[in-house]
Amino acid sequence: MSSEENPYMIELKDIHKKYLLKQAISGIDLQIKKGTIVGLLGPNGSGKSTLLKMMAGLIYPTSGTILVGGRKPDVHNKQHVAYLPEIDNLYGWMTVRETLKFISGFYKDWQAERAAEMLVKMELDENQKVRNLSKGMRARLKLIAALSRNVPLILLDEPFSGIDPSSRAKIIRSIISEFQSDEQTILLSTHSVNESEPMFDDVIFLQNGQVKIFDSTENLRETYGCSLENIWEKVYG
Ligand SMILES: Nc1ncnc2c1ncn2[C@@H]1O[C@H](COP(=O)(O)OP(=O)(O)OP(=O)(O)O)[C@@H](O)[C@H]1O
Repeated sequence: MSSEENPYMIELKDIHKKYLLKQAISGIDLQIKKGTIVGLLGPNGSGKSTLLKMMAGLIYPTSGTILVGGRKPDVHNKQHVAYLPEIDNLYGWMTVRETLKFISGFYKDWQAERAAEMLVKMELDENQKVRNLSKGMRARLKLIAALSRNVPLILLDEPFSGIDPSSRAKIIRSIISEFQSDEQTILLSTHSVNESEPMFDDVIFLQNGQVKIFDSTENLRETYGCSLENIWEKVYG
């Protein structure tokens, strides 16, 4: 990395977001380093999805500045950012193969080989119709769609929801082993704190639209002398 290169993939300055009457984000300052996997943790309604959507350029802050890769996110953001939404946006009438082919058509950076490898790892049958997949299988398909892109930033909103704990651990191991820290940054929200812990370089604890803690997993373990899950209980319990 040259000394002049910006070390941050994401920079938030005094971000506020209000939906009609609901203040979802109340003054967040954050700098997320390139080449890290960062966990976005917090109880329901703490603002995780809102923050990820703003970074993906899908919604805009009410005030404050967001820079993603040094640029303000906008509608063109999806060419540089892979975003896995919390909602299920897959078409039931397509097969798994057709779904990935359809999605690949939108992106020049699609890595077909990687998608094929992940299909095997995640034990998905290409010929199955999406409408016949279980919730966990659909979640796997969404993950393959996001992780098959060759982009500097991957945003994953609750990627493991519906996936059983042992498969979750397997998927997390494969994310860690395939992570290209010299090229990518991953930010993911999850309630599966326990299984996800080995993956995180840094962790953000959100509460009521504010950052309660932002630190490296290593520092947190040292400071609190316990796992992230126990820290979670201390912070939110
Ligand atoms: N489109 C919307 N209109 C109005 N309020 C909204 C909207 N989206 C989110 N909110 C509110 O903003 C707050 C933050 O919501 P957000 O979805 O970002 O939380 P979250 O941490 O992702 O929650 P969860 O863990 O349940 O997914 C909540 O109080 C929610 O009700």
